[in-house]
Amino acid sequence: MSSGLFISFEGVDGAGKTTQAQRAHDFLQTKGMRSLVTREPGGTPAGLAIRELVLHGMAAFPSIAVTGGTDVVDASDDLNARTEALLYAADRAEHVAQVIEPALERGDIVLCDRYSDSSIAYQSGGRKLDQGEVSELSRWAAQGLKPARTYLLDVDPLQSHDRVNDEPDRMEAEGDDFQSQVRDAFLLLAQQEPERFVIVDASRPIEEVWQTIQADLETLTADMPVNIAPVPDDEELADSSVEDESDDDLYDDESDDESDDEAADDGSDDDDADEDTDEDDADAGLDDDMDDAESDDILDDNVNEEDGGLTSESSADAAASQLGQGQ
Ligand SMILES: Nc1ncnc2c1ncn2[C@@H]1O[C@H](COP(=O)(O)OP(=O)(O)O)[C@@H](O)[C@H]1O
Ligand SMILES: Cc1cn([C@H]2C[C@H](O)[C@@H](COP(=O)(O)OP(=O)(O)O)O2)c(=O)[nH]c1=O
Repeated sequence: MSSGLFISFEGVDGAGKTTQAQRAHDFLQTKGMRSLVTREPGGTPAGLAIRELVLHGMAAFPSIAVTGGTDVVDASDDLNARTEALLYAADRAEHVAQVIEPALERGDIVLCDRYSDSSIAYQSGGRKLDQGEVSELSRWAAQGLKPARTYLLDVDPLQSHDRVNDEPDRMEAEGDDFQSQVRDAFLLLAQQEPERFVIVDASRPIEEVWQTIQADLETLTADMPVNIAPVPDDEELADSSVEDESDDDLYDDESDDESDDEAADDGSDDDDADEDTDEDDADAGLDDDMDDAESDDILDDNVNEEDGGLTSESSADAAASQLGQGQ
């Protein structure tokens, strides 16, 4: 039986899932608890390839000649809804087996940006596939693994849409009705499993949303072991730099040497940065799968790639080069 804790973040696009998952990760680090931020689709090398396909369709693979039987299938034809559901399920199967389960086995706290509830909300709520079938497909892919806690960041999609300036992907390009059906489906799921879900009003500012999540996370992780050296949070760093300054002031009174100030500040900053990196690498012990830094890189890479546009020929190449990096 695994000793970790599995937490997911759900909600419509732009609700703030990525922002809050990262906040949770930073918070847990300050408590000395090892956590891993990951996401669906795209939490594994194979998942990145699937992500390209589900978010951009065949436009992601312009070099592939598309033929079907005697008829040529137009590459601009959209994916069938069942194909889409299977692709998200395949991404999840790989993600659970390669990343989530091993991390939970190690006793880590897994912070997952989207999981099974997204399949039900989008493929059933949005695409109108049978909810029982989508749910069973996801359960099978995930070998029954469910989060212990799901934060549903609930916000009107019209509001969250304004937060995202990127070129819309396949899913984001669906109309307002689709997005509001997805939101309703999430809310229904949350009502059905109140012990797992915490519904968070995500229309509020980032800090307020985080306060709600933090309060719950404190309780949820109260019995989790401290397994890394606590990383100082921003406040502690600010406090220590105030102490540094006052020390420096005293020092200045005696020597009035500005270069000492700079040397002291630079030294402490570098030390902190080095400590963080070393701890992540050594303590997380995720090198065999995907460590935090790699996971963040993948997130960053994808965001950047999406910034570059959906139909550019570089899309599949970029994915291929990411796969190379991920292995
Ligand atoms: N509560 C919030 N209020 C205003 N802007 C937010 C809020 N949460 C996130 N954002 C901003 O909205 C954008 C999308 O946030 P992100 O966390 O990536 O959402 P998601 O992962 O749900 O798509 C980012 O620019 C982020 O800084
Ligand atoms: C995990 C999952 C995601 N999706 C959709 C939701 C998103 O529109 C898209 C993932 O895009 P992504 O950019 O990761 O989402 P966000 O902008 O919210 O961070 O895939 C599904 O339709 N089904 C699923 O099972």
